[in-house]
Formats: sequence, structure tokens, C-alpha cells
Amino acid sequence: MKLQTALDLLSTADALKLLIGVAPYVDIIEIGTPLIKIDGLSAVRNVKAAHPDKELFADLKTMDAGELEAKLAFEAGADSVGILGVANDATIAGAVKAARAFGRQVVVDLIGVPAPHRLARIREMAALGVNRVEVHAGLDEQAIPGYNVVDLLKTVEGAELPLAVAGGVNLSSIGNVKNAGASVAVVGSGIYGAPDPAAAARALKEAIG
Ligand SMILES: O=C([C@H](O)CO)[C@H](O)[C@H](O)COP(=O)(O)O
Repeated sequence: MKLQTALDLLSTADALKLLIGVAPYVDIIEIGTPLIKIDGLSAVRNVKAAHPDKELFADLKTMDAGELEAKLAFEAGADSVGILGVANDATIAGAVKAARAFGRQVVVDLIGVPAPHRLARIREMAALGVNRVEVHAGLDEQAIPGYNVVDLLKTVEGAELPLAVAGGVNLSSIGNVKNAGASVAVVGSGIYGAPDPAAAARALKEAIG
């Protein structure tokens, strides 16, 4: 299982600073949606230039214009882009078309897809040529009392595509994510919000072996 650090930070400078200690322990660097909204695709360009050996995921959360948005991110250096699973199939197909043209990947984020519909939506994503799906409880959903990663994982048991898991994953829940057979554990606040982000990343990497 790969470890992905989600950089939901407010400047590229902060992201580059954090990565000095964190990058050695992670497989995938995610440029978070807030950072893309603040700094645009220059965040993708600058982080890729500093870490060319790492897979770079641009969390675009694209809802429309899939081919165009994916193409722009690939031109900036992204290896994979995040497209919303609630978008129209045509948007997802457009992103897949761009990914094939560049030899890159599309990750479909299932945020907002109701739990009972997730497995069927994953099957549709497989048919459209998507590379990976991400089951995702966003920051607002995580704040609802009673939320936990184990319940989130149950909603995608038997998924037919490689799975990324995001939603407050931390040292106490990353074992559940691995045992569920996930391909990627996405960790945002569990790394950037830790008192020592590099130590947190190292502990997470050691926990998954
Ligand atoms: O995608 C994310 C969220 O929607 C804000 O952009 C986060 O990167 C993702 O949830 C991972 O962060 P944590 O939940 O804090 O681990």
C-alpha cells in the first residue's frame, strides 16, 4: 500500500517546506484542492520540479470540463488527477481521454456519492477506464459526530478498482485501511497537522511496512 500526503496548505512555500522532512516517507504527493485554488497549477509545477521522483496527484475535484482540466494539470506536471464521481460520465470520459494522451492516470473521488451507490459507481468507473477510485469522507463529513474510517471502508468492500482511502486517516486507523486491501492511504491533517510532520509520516510508513 502506498502512502499519499495531502497538502491542504495555504501556500506552495509552506508545502515545499513541509516536504523537506516528509517526502522521504511518502510515495505520492497530493497538491490539495485549497492549495490549487490559492496558487493555481503553479503549485503543481513547483512541487513537481522539487520532487520529480514522486508521483504527483493534483486534487482538482473536477466537476465539468474533464478533458480540459486534466490536460492543464498534466501539462503542469501532474501524474494523476482527481475527478469527482458525481460528475457526468462525459466529464470522466474526457479526463480519461486526456490521461491516455499523456500516459497519466485518473483517480475518481467518490465524495458525495451516497454509500449504497458506491459499488455500482465504481463498476461504471472501471468501464470508463478510470485507474483508481478514492473513497472519501471530506473534512466536513469527518466533523459529524460518530464518523469513523472503519464504517467508510465497509461501504466499498469488494470494489473492482484499486482503492485510495481518505478521511482523517491517521496512525490508529491506517492499519484498517491496509487490511481492507487499499492501494493508497491518503493522509492530510494526520501529517501536516502533526507537531512533527516528518515523524508522523515516518511512523505511518513504518506502520504499513
Ligand atoms: O481532499 C481532501 C479534502 O476534501 C480537503 O481538500 C483532503 O485532502 C483529504 O480529506 C485528506 O485529508 P485528511 O482527511 O485531513 O486526512
